[in-house]
Amino acid sequence: MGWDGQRRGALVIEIADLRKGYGTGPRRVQALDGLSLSVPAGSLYGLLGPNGAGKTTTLRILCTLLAPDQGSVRVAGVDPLTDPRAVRRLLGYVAQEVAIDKILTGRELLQLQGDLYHLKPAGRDRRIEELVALLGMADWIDRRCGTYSGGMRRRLDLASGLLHAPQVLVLDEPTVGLDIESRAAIWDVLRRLRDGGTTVLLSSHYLEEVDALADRLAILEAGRVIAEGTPSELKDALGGDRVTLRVREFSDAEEASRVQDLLRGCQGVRQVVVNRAQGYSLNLVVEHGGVVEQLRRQLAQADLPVFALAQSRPSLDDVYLQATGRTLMDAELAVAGIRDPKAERKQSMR
Ligand SMILES: Nc1ncnc2c1ncn2[C@@H]1O[C@H](COP(=O)(O)OP(=O)(O)OP(=O)(O)O)[C@@H](O)[C@H]1O
Repeated sequence: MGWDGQRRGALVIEIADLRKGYGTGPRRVQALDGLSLSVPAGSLYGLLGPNGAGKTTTLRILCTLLAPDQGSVRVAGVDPLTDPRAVRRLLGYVAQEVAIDKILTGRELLQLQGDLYHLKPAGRDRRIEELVALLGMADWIDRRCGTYSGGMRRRLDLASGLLHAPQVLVLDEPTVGLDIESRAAIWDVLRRLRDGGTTVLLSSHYLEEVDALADRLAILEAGRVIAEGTPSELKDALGGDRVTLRVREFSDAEEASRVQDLLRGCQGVRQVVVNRAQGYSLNLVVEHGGVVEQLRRQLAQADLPVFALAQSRPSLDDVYLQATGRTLMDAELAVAGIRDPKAERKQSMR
């Protein structure tokens, strides 16, 4: 079991043209609408998208918990539809909400879980010890689960998903609702697993989480992948860093227009816009770092001061905005009122 030489970089998850709808008639929802995705072995891969984009549905299909209407899925070459047992051996799943027994201790729960995986008691207990160390659970693993904080429960969920040393770990929103410290602890564990060769696939609607963690990511919108690549590739595709320039604290239209003309003449500078509402500051896009130095020199030659110059890389939110025409936050707000979580829970239990 475990990492058995799947070549790093080979595709360990391959999803092609996946379709899945829920319900019938006018209430039918097309959760996945031709979703395709490839995850390289040994990578930390993020699925980013607002609530309702289809992340959970994709992960549940991958983990053999749900059948698609159409499309193909392979996990290390194995089809979850025809050989679910083999896929479950290859893969560990940490769901969004896990019901944890409150009376048992964390260790007892893991032992039970190990028995479900048919691990032999000695190997099982050794593996639990490894996970207790990896996830920093030594101080509380022998306490009853009912006393655990959200962060502790998430770490226990992670340990459950890792008990059988899967090649691929799939996590649905692993840090939702956690404080910054617990979130950082989980990020650290996920990075260490990836460094040890495990492929980690996680869904998130936190931009910063995917930006900080993922080697590659796919942005999902309405059941499709609308952008895919490394965080840098996706940002670079937007064409350069954003710069805000103020020559004075309060400039005027005439001076701003002079600066605008000068900037337009600089190589590597694009999209120069005067922002009247912000004291006639100028917003522009620069192609690479050296352009800013060149720009400073030209301003000095033209006897123009620099009161403030801020440079920032485009964020994943800019990527999302470019692809969809709205921010991720606006997309979340748009679906917040539409969904009926109670009805969904009922249906997913069928
Ligand atoms: N069991 C269900 N019954 C009916 N509709 C569902 C069910 N599960 C999901 N949906 C709908 O399918 C779409 C995709 O949902 P999904 O849960 O896959 O998205 P998500 O990106 O994971 O969002 P979240 O993080 O909120 O779960 C949504 O419109 C949702 O309302």
